Amino acid sequence: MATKTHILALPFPLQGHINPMLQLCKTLITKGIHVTLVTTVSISLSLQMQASTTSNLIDIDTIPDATNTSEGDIYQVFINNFKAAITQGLPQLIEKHKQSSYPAKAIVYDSVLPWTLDIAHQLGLKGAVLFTQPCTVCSIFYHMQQGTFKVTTEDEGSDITLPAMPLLRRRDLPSLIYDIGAYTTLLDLLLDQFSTFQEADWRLFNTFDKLEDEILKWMASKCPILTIGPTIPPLHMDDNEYGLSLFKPNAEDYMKWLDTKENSSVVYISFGSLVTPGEEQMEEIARGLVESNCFFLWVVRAEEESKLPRDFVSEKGLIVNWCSQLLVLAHPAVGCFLTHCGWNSTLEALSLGVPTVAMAQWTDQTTTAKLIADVWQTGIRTKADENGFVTREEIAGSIREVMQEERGNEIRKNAKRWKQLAKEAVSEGGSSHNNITEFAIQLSSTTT
Ligand SMILES: O=c1ccn([C@@H]2O[C@H](COP(=O)(O)OP(=O)(O)O[C@H]3O[C@H](CO)[C@@H](O)[C@H](O)[C@H]3O)[C@@H](O)[C@H]2O)c(=O)[nH]1
Repeated sequence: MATKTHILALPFPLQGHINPMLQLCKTLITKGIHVTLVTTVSISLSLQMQASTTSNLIDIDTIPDATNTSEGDIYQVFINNFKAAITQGLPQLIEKHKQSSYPAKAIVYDSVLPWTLDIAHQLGLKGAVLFTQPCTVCSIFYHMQQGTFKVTTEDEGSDITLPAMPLLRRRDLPSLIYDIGAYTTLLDLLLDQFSTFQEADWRLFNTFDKLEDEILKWMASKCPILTIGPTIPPLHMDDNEYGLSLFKPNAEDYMKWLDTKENSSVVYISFGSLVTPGEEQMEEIARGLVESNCFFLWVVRAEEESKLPRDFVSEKGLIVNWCSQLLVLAHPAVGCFLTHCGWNSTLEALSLGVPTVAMAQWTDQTTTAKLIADVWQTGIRTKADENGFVTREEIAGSIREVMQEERGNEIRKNAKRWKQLAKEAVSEGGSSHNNITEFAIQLSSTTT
């Protein structure tokens, strides 16, 4: 019997990075590739297995955590400790697999871990880098890393023209760029994505050709790339979740609650796995939801609960700590998604045809909000003050506009169109489908 091609997968250990990596792995498995997901012991202990099939399909191998010696802000400590663990442990893990009956031929690694490529190459493995943010955002960082674009404190208010992109204002850039000096660790992390870009054996983007047509062509003119998105588990399958979560979902009562609601009558609110709006902003969201007079299902993670207004109750709302977002977005009762515009949430809404109210918080989300509102026109973007604060009136008005008013009809039509295009991209013969097939063929023919 022929031995299956074996590859390693190394996600950055945040939910928004684990999900696209997992889904890509699951698709590769359907094409005959064997995948081992690599992470640290501490991260593996916090992973909740959602679907039995995932744990059967994907092996997980762990690397010991590094001794916590790093100094700096919380991001720096987290990033440096993860890097220390992986750089120490990955060579041993690769060697261990080399001694097995099917050594790994390649590693797929998150773009924010570019140093993985050197380790892989030194040990005779090929490396595929996976970008988990929009290509539009990546190319802005690419320009900065190459020195072909920079932002100064003087250009507030001026138009920004970059090749193959819509006209941008300063606040449409990723916030790490326009908030000069605020998050240098994270900005460096994202610029560094391109430090080994040219040397990677494959460059994978979680997007699809029609979604970011021009900028993808521009990026491909720099280096060959493969679009492989949207990396969304197909909802018609039993295994309709990503499979591994850093958070424990609430019992599925929320699905029963949704069942009691009329079609398109509920607003779903989630700000992803990282962002925690401040206490005042949480109050505006809470009051805005009540003022909109719509039913709402709101994900408030356990660590955010204390920021809810004291004694906040609404007979029209249900609050959960975590849910299966895909199942919620696919439920006919959901009429709109108030989102922080994380790239996975955005792709999920787009793939399920759910209109959005885009309330970007930071990083890539500000640029994604611009694309949602002005390019794909699948939602509207909330207006914020210069500190990013959004009032309850703005939140309520934006929800009403998407849920009820004439503008909502146009948005719903666009959302349906993009749902169809996303489906086509990952279906037999679609651009992302073809690219993943091609990637799997190339992996199989790789010699180590
Ligand atoms: O109750 C919930 C809430 C969220 N999710 C899932 O969690 C993921 C969240 O990902 P994303 O929407 O991308 O948000 P973040 O977790 O904030 O992701 C980080 O990583 C992304 C990819 O790099 C970036 O685009 C974001 O800005 C960054 O914050 C999605 O797949 C959701 O389906 C759930 O399953 N249940």
